[in-house]
Amino acid sequence: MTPHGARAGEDAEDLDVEEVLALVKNSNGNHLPDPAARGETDSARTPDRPDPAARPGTRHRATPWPEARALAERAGRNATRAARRAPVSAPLDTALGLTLAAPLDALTDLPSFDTSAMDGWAVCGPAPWHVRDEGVLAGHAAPAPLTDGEAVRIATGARIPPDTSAVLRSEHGRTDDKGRLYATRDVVPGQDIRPRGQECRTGDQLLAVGTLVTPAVLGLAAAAGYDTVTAVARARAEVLVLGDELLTQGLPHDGLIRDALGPMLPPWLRALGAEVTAVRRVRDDADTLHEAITTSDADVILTTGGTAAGPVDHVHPVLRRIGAELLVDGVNVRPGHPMLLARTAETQHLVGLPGNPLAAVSGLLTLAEPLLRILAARPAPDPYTMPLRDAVHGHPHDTRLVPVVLRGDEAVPLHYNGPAMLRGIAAADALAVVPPGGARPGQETELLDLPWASGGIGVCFT
Ligand SMILES: Nc1nc2c(c(=O)[nH]1)N[C@H]1C(S)=C(S)[C@@H](COP(=O)(O)OP(=O)(O)OC[C@H]3O[C@@H](n4cnc5c(N)ncnc54)[C@H](O)[C@@H]3O)O[C@H]1N2
Ligand code: MOO
Repeated sequence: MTPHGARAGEDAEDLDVEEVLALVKNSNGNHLPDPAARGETDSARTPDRPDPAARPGTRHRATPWPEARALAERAGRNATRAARRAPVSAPLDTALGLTLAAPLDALTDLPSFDTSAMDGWAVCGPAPWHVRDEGVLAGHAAPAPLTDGEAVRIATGARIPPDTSAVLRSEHGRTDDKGRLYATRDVVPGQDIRPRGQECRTGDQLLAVGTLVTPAVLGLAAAAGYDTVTAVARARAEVLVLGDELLTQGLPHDGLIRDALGPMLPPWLRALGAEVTAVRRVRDDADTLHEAITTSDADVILTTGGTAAGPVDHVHPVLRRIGAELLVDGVNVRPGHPMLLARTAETQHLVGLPGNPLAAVSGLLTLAEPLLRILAARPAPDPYTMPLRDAVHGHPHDTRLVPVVLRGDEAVPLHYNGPAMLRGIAAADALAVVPPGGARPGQETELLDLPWASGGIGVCFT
């Protein structure tokens, strides 16, 4: 039993992040093999045993795409274990997208009092009824008991007076010229009364640990008496945008281009469950990058650009300088093959996204998504496939990620899918995972949902 689990009282069932993870489905099973479960391979070393080929001056081998994702998950599990982050008590207006770290137990009966389900009259005994002068409204003082033959006007949500036999809907009653009330249809005892505790009793478990906080969960939590929920803390992510050629406003000119990643990454990272602590622009200078990385207190640093071997590609040299452990150094995926994942400190990771914008998206979904999903204790989405409408050329050895739109039962590959282009992905519903060698028309192909297209938490760009 953990220290959290051993606590007495109302916190007794709070779990730390690792325990929450154990309760959610955090792997795609065979689809994303855990290298630890299969034994290491040259191309997928574990974080505990770095790939010796990744040392300075030696050649490295890129990691197959599914294994890169599994390594990123594994990095998330190791960081979670090492950090032992305590659950947070999150006010409801900040909790959207978090994962519950304690069960949501009802703090009250719901409804918490017998309440009218309809506008009409609370009646006692058989008709006709004498109607009281003063009605009962929702949120008002406790009404006096009814006596036999008495009725009182009542609003939906108002407290039922003691000794009420039923509520008669306003459309089912009529009054005669003496003011007596009659029913125009049978009155069944208890009708249109919501009895106290109909939905739950105090202490009933409404939602289990591991539940994603959706808008509906926020509503239920509020109804059940919560001001805050106990949840897994958001991972803190910092974005370092590298590149002297980048403009933050206006038209491209004189060889300068607009920074497409600074605006794109923060909301996407939030949709993946992270808190974005800063977006910093870092000039193409190794010392500046070194300073930015070594002074960051984020759980996950994301760099953009500088992953290749050009004259100002400083990411590898700086990682070597700080003694970071390269867990993934290149992935057999197009676009984005220079992406990398490094452990910069026991509980801190760096995801190096290539600078080409669609390559950066590829790195985001290949490395950042699994890492952040584990840190957020979110379950892995169920893998799914659809047939491709058109053939897609494959890379001879690498997986390709190709933007598609979903039309009926088919995925339609989009053009403008080059590594430097966002035109395809901006119109896309998903990315198709095209295996080495390509895919023919009608071939069932795995799809990765994009946060704005899936029905789940993805819609929550909190
Ligand atoms: N000799 C080789 N050169 C390159 C290789 C290679 O294998 N051998 N790989 C290419 C591939 S593939 C990619 S992807 C890129 C990766 O490059 P970097 O991660 O080093 O990125 P940069 O060189 O800094 O930039 C590449 C490209 O992207 C533009 N960029 C960068 N940041 C942004 C941004 N925030 N918004 C918009 N565009 C951005 C940058 O201007 C460059 O055009 O390397 C290839 N080269
Ligand atoms: O891998 Mo690069 O991303 O092809 O452009």
